[in-house]
Amino acid sequence: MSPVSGLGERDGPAGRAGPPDGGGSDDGALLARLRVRRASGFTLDVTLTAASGTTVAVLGPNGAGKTTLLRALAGLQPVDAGRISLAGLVLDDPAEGIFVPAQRRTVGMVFQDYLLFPHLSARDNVAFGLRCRGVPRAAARAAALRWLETFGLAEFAARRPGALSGGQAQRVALARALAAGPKLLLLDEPLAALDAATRLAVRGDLRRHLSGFGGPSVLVTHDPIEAMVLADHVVIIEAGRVVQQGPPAEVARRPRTDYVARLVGLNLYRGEAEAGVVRLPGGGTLTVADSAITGPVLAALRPSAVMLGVVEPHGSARNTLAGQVTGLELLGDRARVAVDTNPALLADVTPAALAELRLEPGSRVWASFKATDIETYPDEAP
Ligand SMILES: Nc1ncnc2c1ncn2[C@@H]1O[C@H](COP(=O)(O)OP(=O)(O)OP(=O)(O)O)[C@@H](O)[C@H]1O
Repeated sequence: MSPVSGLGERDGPAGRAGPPDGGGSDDGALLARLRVRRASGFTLDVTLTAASGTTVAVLGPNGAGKTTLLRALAGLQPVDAGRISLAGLVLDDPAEGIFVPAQRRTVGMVFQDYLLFPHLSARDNVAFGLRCRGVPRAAARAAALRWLETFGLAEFAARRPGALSGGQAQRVALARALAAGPKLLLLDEPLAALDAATRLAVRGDLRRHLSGFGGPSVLVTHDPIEAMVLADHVVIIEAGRVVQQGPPAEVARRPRTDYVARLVGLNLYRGEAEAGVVRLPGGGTLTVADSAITGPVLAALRPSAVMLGVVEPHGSARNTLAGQVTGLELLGDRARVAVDTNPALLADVTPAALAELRLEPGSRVWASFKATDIETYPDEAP
């Protein structure tokens, strides 16, 4: 099943208290089509599905509606319209008068700040979810210890959250969420509070645990790398709507909005294609390799595919543009140069090339790139 699809045709008849959702071969899937209006006037209107054993990453700029989506899935925010079902049970469907409250949703949550109880040990934090589900204290504590062992945290079982590192606390939070046997896992920026080195280690760990978790997971993140590494499917939300979705590699290769292009680090242009030339609204043109594509297109270009020089190039590159450097930024082992060519572009050069060309804001440069380095695809609605 496609992790994100139109749900209308999947909706079945609903009873009153968590009836079967009416179809689908994936018994554990999350199917959500929802509209939530906030008092501020903001409306979230999205369809999202996640198959069992898959992770869907939700990315979007500040205020796009990511947290609102997670809160609706968790049962912390009733939807105004639509339906949420999980593992065949309807959790929220206002038209049918169904709303299963958060504490009855078998949903595990891991938040950025972990929300561990500061006065409880790591073990009692993990046992807490089980106790809430009615598991007797001794059994809950024994199970909690097994979960901590799974996460390599047995030696920290007696420690309170204040005496754990960020990475350890994150693992305890994940163990607590999984120990309660959830049918859905919701993760809200789970690695954001960690320093870069810890994040890398915990990300690997998280990936292992997510793939071991049999149910669907929904991960909200600002970090495209986190999404690319952890998710099977990426959903991008802007202003309360899904603007793009697909496998991570596809989203990275063919961004559909300026936000997504910035996220994945590509130059993105919108124009009209005809006979291998894309005409842009600002008057510029791009020569592309695909001469068959016509009509509204998007054209994506990697900054690393752009060559910069101070004299006009006479090589084989089909696109040659003159302009001035407007900005410089050092990104690890390369420098990202902004140039006000028509169209404007970002080019990546090595620090050595930057020094050799003596580039600085205001420098006049030639930018060149091959037609084959431009990925051209139809500009269609998501
Ligand atoms: N309690 C609330 N009452 C009214 N409006 C709210 C409330 N919470 C959020 N909003 C509004 O809903 C919109 C979406 O907010 P939300 O927190 O879901 O976005 P987000 O994508 O999670 O953003 P961020 O990345 O900044 O966390 C914003 O315009 C926000 O101002």
